[in-house]
Amino acid sequence: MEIRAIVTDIEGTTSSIDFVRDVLFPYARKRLPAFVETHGDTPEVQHWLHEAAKEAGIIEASRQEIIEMLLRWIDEDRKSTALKALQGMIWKDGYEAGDYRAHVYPEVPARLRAWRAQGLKLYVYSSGSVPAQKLFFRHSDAGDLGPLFAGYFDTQTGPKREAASYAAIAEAIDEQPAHILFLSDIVQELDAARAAGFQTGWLLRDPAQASGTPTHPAYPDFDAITV
Ligand SMILES: CSCCC(=O)C(=O)COP(=O)(O)O
Ligand SMILES: [Mg+2]
Repeated sequence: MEIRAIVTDIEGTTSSIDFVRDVLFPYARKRLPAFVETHGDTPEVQHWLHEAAKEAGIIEASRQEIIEMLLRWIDEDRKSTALKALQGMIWKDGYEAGDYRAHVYPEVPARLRAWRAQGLKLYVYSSGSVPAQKLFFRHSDAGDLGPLFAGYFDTQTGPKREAASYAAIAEAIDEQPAHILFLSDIVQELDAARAAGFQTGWLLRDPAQASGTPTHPAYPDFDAITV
């Protein structure tokens, strides 16, 4: 079946898990308390603090209690939409100050450009917030990759392990699921995408991850994917 669009995950797929865990998460963790104290009264931050409390089922909590809960969520790598929105706001400063650049695997930029040249439309679907995704690719260690993407999706579209999220993405990009290839390192995400009718590609960047027969077409890197 012809592929017309590719939707890619970030962490573990275009980019290393280590960069997210060892650079981005600690950066946000260190700055979150001061960020909330300084910006906690702005409507956007207030909205996401309220959403985080709602997600935790908390009716009344001090700002300090919310901060402590968010720090725990960072440690747990909780894929909370509210936490991801706040993390994205904190990471903006780091990118703009040049404290880090986002990691992308070496073959990814050229392969994305080749797919664009073939006429494919490229999209991102990550647990990171859409503003965080845009910053990530704008400030990558291979330069500004933002112009390669036609759109971005995060968990405001829905959880990554639910088929309905992929159906919503297909509708938003006006493409039939069978013509969309979803790339991820997480089998449960690929299962959900396949249940929605997408084609799937499993990035197995660490061969040690593989055990038994892969349940999705598996690739060690983007260059191995033929579209
Ligand atoms: C937008 S980069 C930050 C990555 C992040 O916070 C995250 O949770 C990555 O999850 P993914 O869905 O890309 O595996
Ligand atoms: Mg991933």
